[in-house]
Amino acid sequence: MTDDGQDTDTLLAILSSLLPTPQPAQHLLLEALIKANGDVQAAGQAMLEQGRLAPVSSGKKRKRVNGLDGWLTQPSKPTRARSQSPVKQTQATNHPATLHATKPSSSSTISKPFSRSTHSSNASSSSSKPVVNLMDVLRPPPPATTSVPRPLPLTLSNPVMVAEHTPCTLHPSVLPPELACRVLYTMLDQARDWQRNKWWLFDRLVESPHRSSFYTRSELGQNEEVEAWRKITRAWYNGRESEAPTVFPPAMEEACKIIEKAVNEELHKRTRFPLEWGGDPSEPGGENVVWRANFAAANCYEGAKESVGFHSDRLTSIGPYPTIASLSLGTPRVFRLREVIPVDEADKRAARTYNIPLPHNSLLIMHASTQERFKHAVPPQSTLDKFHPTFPPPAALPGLTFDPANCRINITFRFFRPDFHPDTIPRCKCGEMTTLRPDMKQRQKEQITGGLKGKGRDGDGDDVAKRAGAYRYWWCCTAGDQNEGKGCGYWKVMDVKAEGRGPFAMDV
Ligand SMILES: O=C(O)CCC(=O)C(=O)O
Ligand SMILES: [Fe+2]
Repeated sequence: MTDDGQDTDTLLAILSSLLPTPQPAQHLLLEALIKANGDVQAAGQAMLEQGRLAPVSSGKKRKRVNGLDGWLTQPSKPTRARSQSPVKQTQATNHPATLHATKPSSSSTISKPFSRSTHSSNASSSSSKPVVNLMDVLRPPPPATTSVPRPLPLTLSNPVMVAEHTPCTLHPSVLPPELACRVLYTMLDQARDWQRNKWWLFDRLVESPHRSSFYTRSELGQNEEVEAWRKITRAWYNGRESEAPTVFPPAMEEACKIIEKAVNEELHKRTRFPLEWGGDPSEPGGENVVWRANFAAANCYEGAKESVGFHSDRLTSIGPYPTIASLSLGTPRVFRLREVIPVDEADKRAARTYNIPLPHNSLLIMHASTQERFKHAVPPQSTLDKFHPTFPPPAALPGLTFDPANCRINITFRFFRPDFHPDTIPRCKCGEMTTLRPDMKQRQKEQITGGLKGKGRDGDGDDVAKRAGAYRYWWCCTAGDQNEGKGCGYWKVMDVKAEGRGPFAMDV
């Protein structure tokens, strides 16, 4: 079983671990990686040669780390099923992700054409390369060589523990039971049209080991609005052309109202971070509403092996310090969180892995700073608890494609900020919308606070202010995700004042 799902950030982390301190900024690492076509060692060598790094201080040995080959499996020899558990075997015949590891692009799922992208060469149109399941391409990282021992993983089995150790809150049984089942059935029915995201990881075309889709809260009005949402979903699918998102089905709308209430109640118990949205997103007449869901990403995980690797959610449309409300329905799965330790603390403490079991009808609110400080994942499991719904499927939904007994539906409700409208997002030299990312590895000197009111503590009992130092954010080119790994390397620091963003929760 893979403990660590990987993404570009992981490759950056490998490069970073090859280099001496003080470390170059993230964008320089990214730029070097792109120039070196993803060869971590070549990128590191180039950086040393260009003198972008301070010389290694005398007597300080650089860590030896496996090259890229040690991390990626060979294309011709995809990783074999990691487990021969009964679940894996029964899935093998109908699990496209498994088939893709060995079959060329004529296999069933990828024969579904995507529509055109602006790139002449992209994931949708170009390659004869096979699409491989991300989890089959990446190996778990070698054991940490740091002198700081990694604490044992901790299971956070109740809301008190979740609030004590993370910037999240857990709300069991959030919806009336009948509504929870109705939303589950509605989404399982719709999931037949959901897709697996595909993108280039350097020279490999990989696909997400689960299906997803997007929803907007209200009917899309004018053409401009449809176009804006289309841009957003296109960015979400790594530049792949896609339909504008679907409007929330009625059951989802009903659930969303309850979830919004739960989120706002929780937000009133917390102090806000300065860069949080400071406008009033409420409907006219709504009182005490600081957060509103106007968009949702939905995921379907079939069986025990479908998963999502470690990542933090892109901030492009939701802005810094977002609140994301994540509803789980169906089969329980473990949600995993791990803090990204800033480079200047790496010799003092190691990140702990937190496992949060998410049962049917539970809401996990990822509060402000979760995306900046932590990465999250839903790892593959070797076993699965079958889900027994307490209500039967509505008569209107005969013949569900996915079996409620072994599927998990996840809906993340989000607030897309007006001040991060797609038309305001910087474009890179490829002509694509850039992606907003926090510089997770390097917190700034100035200290800002936020978190649970009155407690002043958060995340393993440390002081909030100490942990939540201000971040710098980058607008980065991610066009390479759809362009055989070749982006333009564009980046710039987000400057909220110059870009006219806000209003914010506090003066910045
Ligand atoms: O399924 C989950 O709980 C997490 C989904 C997720 O991380 C995402 O959609 O970004
Ligand atoms: Fe996520």
